[in-house]
Amino acid sequence: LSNQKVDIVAQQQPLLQNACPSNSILHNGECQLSTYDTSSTITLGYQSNISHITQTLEDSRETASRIKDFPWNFSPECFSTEATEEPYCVFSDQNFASGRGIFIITTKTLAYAMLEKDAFTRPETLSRMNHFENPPFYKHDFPGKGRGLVANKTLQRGDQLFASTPILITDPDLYDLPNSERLALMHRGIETLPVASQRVFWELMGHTDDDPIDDRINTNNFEIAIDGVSQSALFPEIAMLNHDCRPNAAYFFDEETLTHYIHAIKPIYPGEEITITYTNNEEERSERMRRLEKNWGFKCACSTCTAHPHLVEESDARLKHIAALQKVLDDWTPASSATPAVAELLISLMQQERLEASLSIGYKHAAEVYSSFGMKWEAVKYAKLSVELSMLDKGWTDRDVWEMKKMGENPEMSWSWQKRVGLVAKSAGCGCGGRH
Ligand SMILES: C[S@@+](CC[C@H](N)C(=O)[O-])C[C@H]1O[C@@H](n2cnc3c(N)ncnc32)[C@H](O)[C@@H]1O
Repeated sequence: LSNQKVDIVAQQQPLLQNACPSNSILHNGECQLSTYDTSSTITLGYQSNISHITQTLEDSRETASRIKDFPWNFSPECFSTEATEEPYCVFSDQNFASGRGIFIITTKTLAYAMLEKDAFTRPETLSRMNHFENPPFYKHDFPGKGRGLVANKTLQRGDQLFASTPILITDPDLYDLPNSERLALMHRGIETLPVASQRVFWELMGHTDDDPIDDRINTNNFEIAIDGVSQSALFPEIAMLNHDCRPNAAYFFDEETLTHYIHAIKPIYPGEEITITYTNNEEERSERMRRLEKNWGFKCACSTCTAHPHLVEESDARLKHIAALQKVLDDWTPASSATPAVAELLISLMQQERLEASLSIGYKHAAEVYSSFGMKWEAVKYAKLSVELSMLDKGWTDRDVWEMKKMGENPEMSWSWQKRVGLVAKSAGCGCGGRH
């Protein structure tokens, strides 16, 4: 779907010309931020809560330009405390992703590790990313939800909706710094972004009265992992997607290209809202609702959250059952009661619950349990089903995908092959008698 491109930036311009955010000014038809002055004081109306940055933006650009082969466009501003092993700094590259730009607030060690990724070392790997023209959806205002994205054509499972690079990455450990210093780094980061990226940033929605930059980042960011370290990343176009506990799209982050992918995971018809999940949908309704309200400030009104109490009770019971069955299937001790019938029940419950993305795990359990009873073709069938869905929900470089690909090719070579033969074949409901 590389030619189905999305131009959210273009759609946003008319809006901006009518009303610039209060902390920016209209200049040459564009909203431009006035977040610093020449005496290097941040002037966002929150300045009493924000620490001073040592250099003006222009001085910092000038300093960076004088250092030979310096990978950043501004000399990094840093803060540290006794609690931090290394200072936290803001590193900014305005040329990243063909001029979309990025800033990263983390330690020097982690920032320079990110510089080793293909996204920086082989910019050509980003040629398929950030194409926002002719999207298969349009933006729509939903009462009580704000903006969301609605399909304008039929989408099939596997259709790509976004492949975007972040405009900012922040380290969750930044909270080790005093708030005023953490905010100072984030404000400086926003100032360093190219104007077009600042503009899409200010278009984002917040949900609290807190600092406007902090609020927008917290409302819209995604948790990602780079080299096993958790980070937060912001993909402003993707942030237009609203939550549903039974979403029709899934996402994953590719570490090498620093790209967030969104794909349809079931057919989506014209006029239908495209949704992702913000939370763990295998949790019961009350817990999902609590998390969504706490972290994003809304009362979930999706169909599973607003169903009749009798239906909610049944759904919660299924979710409990799903959790219990996964425990059984994860048990590889000789006492395990895992059988193919248990995996078939797990899959059936996930389908009843419309947990499309979770099914990749259900299929993986099934592939492994069939393999463990030496039932080759059933193992192959479920391994292939798992690969298809996992690639959309976890990404093509994920370990589970790799394992299931191998299983799909040759179950006899997998670690689980015939592991349970003779162990529980006698147990009721095995569904595998006489096959091995
Ligand atoms: C990442 S933004 C999503 C885009 C947002 N609707 C907008 O207009 O920019 C997250 C915010 O959207 C709103 N939101 C997302 N999903 C929602 C839902 N299912 N019900 C109500 N509000 C929702 C909440 O205010 C949440 O804090």
